Amino acid sequence: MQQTIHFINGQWLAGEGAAIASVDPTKNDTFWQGNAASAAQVEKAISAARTALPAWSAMSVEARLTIIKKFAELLGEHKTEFAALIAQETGKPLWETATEVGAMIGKIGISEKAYYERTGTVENPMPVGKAFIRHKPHGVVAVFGPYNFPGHLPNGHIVPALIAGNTVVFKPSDLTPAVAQKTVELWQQAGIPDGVLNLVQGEVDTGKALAAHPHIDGLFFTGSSRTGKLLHEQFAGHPGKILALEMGGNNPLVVTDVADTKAAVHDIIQSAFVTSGQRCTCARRLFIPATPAGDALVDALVAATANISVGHYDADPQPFMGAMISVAAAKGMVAAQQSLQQLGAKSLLELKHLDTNTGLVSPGIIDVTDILDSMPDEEHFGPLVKVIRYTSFDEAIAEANNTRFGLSAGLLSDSEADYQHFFSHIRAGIVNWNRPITGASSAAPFGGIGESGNHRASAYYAADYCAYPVASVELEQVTLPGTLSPGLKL
Ligand SMILES: NC(=O)c1ccc[n+]([C@@H]2O[C@H](COP(=O)([O-])OP(=O)(O)OC[C@H]3O[C@@H](n4cnc5c(N)ncnc54)[C@H](O)[C@@H]3O)[C@@H](O)[C@H]2O)c1
Ligand SMILES: O=CCC[C@H](NC(=O)CCC(=O)O)C(=O)O
Repeated sequence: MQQTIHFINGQWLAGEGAAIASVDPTKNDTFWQGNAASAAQVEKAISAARTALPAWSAMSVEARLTIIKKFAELLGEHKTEFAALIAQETGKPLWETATEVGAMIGKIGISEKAYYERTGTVENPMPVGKAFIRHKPHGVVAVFGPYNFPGHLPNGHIVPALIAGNTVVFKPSDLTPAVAQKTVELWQQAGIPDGVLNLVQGEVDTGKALAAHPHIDGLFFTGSSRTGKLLHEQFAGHPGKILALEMGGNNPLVVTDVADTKAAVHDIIQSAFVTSGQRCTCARRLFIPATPAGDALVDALVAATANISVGHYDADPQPFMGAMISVAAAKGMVAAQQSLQQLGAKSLLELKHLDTNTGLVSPGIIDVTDILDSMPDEEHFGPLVKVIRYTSFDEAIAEANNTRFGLSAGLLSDSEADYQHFFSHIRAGIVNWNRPITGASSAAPFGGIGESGNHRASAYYAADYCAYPVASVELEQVTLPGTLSPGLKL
């Protein structure tokens, strides 16, 4: 019997499209299978969301929040099994996936606060009548998620969209369909009305059918810059549709003078290698002074990175890094390293594919100082950090800005003056000082400039793209003004 993996108008349905599967990248085990949604099923999901829209958007926000808070409660009750499923499907260690479920739960309270604060109702007195600023939902929105946080990042679009009164068609990453299915099962258990949240699974064809559909009012996307740009092109000529793009980065982390080498090494490792380097905020380029102190820092970093434990998500003791999402992703990182080496970069610690049947790779460090002119400005989405040795701080900042992206950036320095200079000149949406550049807060806006986003920051500011403002001047009765405009006689 075919698996029922799509949730359309409150019903779980089997797909009519091509066979799809999910593979545990740590154990090379296919543990989930189904068939993708056909274009006709995507159409049905959109139609269900359209039909559900008037009732959902007419409910009070408090009534919507009752269901949404029930979902948070269920996430809490199912935290252990949900974290285990994310670990199985992504390869991330259990300690990390527990924090992902925690972030999903935390998102509900934060999004409620953001809804009222950023899209609430404002009343202003007028000489005659009153002026109001209110907000309305866009309508039917599509949500696209990436594989690296298959629970947390789609949740960061879905929750604020539902609070604001939109209805949703969710298309998760085809690499993490099981987490998406479990998420939607919990929404169903929470009592989400039929058609308010729909799930369509599949690969690129399903995504294209959803993104291209004329009856969606918006699309909230987290994923690669390549896909985001395709969607941006597709949305050209549709100014009435809202498009929020959260994309990749080629993020710089600059070090100047630091007294505590061990602390600096810690922050570099947390920035470059957490989640096996599969976070959009991960440090990709590490700028270290070409000084004896810089040499000592590089040596300490190489030694500590060589000691990072890489292993199965459920190993005991737990590893710092689990597997990458797939064998293909692991091979892609080996190939990226090889092509940098061919350009003349020098590996300080080689990234290795530890078991070629799995996504397990060890972290790598490569010195690219001599190939800056030929190095491509690419996001290598894995545990490989590129070291650039510099002689002048201003040159380091200029090179840090020499990217088409602009998501996160950081400075490790004991000098406040250096930080002020860095902050003034660096171009990125997240700029940290003496803290890792991963681990952004949901209580702050989250987004980047350049090809990292389209100025629709997510997290705390997601409320902004989930509703449009309506300005009104209102008076209870039609009333003749005390003074008429010149030239007017009534
Ligand atoms: N800025 C952020 O908030 C953020 C967060 C996490 C990940 N990311 C980025 O996401 C990337 C990793 O995620 P990924 O590989 O899953 O991204 P991806 O772009 O491959 O996929 C994202 C989603 O788009 C769908 N998709 C792919 N091609 C499509 C097309 N042509 N038309 C319509 N839909 C399509 C996918 O099925 C998936 O649901 C990295 O680049 C990372 O930096 C960004
Ligand atoms: O991979 C990209 C996301 C990385 C993560 N960012 C967030 O969780 C932002 C906060 C939010 O969306 O609520 C990170 O910075 O580690």
